[in-house]
Amino acid sequence: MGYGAIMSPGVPATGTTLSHARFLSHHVAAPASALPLFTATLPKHVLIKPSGLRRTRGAVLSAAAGVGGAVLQDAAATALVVGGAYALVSTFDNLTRRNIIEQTLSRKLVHILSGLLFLASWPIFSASTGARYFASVVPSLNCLRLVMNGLSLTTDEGLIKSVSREGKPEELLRGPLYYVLVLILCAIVFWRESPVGMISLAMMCGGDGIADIMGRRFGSVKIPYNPQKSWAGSISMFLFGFLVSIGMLYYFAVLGYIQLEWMQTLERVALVSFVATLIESLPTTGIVDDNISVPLASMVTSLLVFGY
Ligand SMILES: C/C(=C\COP(=O)(O)O)CCC[C@H](C)CCC[C@H](C)CCCC(C)C
Ligand SMILES: Nc1ccn([C@@H]2O[C@H](COP(=O)(O)OP(=O)(O)O)[C@@H](O)[C@H]2O)c(=O)n1
Repeated sequence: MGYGAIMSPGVPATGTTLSHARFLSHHVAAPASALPLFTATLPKHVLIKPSGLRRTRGAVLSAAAGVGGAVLQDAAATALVVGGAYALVSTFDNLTRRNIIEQTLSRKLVHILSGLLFLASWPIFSASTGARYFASVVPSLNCLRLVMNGLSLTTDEGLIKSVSREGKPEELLRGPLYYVLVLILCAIVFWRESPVGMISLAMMCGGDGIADIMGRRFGSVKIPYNPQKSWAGSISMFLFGFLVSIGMLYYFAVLGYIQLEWMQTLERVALVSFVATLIESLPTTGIVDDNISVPLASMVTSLLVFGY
């Protein structure tokens, strides 16, 4: 289905919508001057009587205006969120440079806020089927930024300081890069119709992010099978990941994108949060980054319990 299919949020495409969209995707935007040529190419059985031609012309022109409006809305939303991403990173870079917050905390706050604010921005994109691709441009541009700086092809000191542990450019090619790749995956594959992407980002950004912050500060009692992780960090991840997931699901449900039976949803999200927390607590010995294992575990568990 081309960009021309205008889908209302929260309203699954109907047969009429699809057939209308399919007609438009084959015939849309024939400029008025081309209409006589346009009708000459139509098979006889669908040739439109003059009276019907005016109706169809109106439908085609209004649909083209709709498609154009959706593209403009998505382009504007993309520009706004790209600007927000730059502003977020540079804000925390300034706070770190002025020693208002320490670098480790700054990085974790960027970790928590980037993905959750990106997720929260999804409703400003249009209802068209192409909107998710516009939204994915934001993490894609940041992916390029991370690769260019990680390979030292460019040097954005603010970015490197804000998202690396030790200020080494090559660090950008691991955790941060996996992080934005997960954002792209969730935007394109799950988007606003499925709870899976929402929960996975809530666990990767909110859950895993808070585990580090709480674990470093209050993590004196270590987990028996992994002395690098603590009960404080894991319990914080479970609770905060659960709460942020429910919050995000409620946000998208109130806006009409998803409909959930909430008692069942609470149980399901608790299970997803438990599995993701358990996976995060395992000794990974640096082989598998948390920004891969946590969202992956969340996606698989969410798909199993929600089914879509
Ligand atoms: C610090 C980050 C990942 C490191 O993870 P870890 O090693 O601590 O586990 C996050 C990297 C963020 C990235 C550079 C910027 C992503 C921006 C996002 C796509 C869009 C945000 C838009 C919003 C409106 C601020
Ligand atoms: N479940 C957890 C997770 C992290 N942490 C603490 O947070 C630090 C960083 O955790 P991490 O290596 O998972 O950090 P990232 O890979 O998420 O950046 C750990 O070295 C622990 O001090 C914890 O105590 N318990």
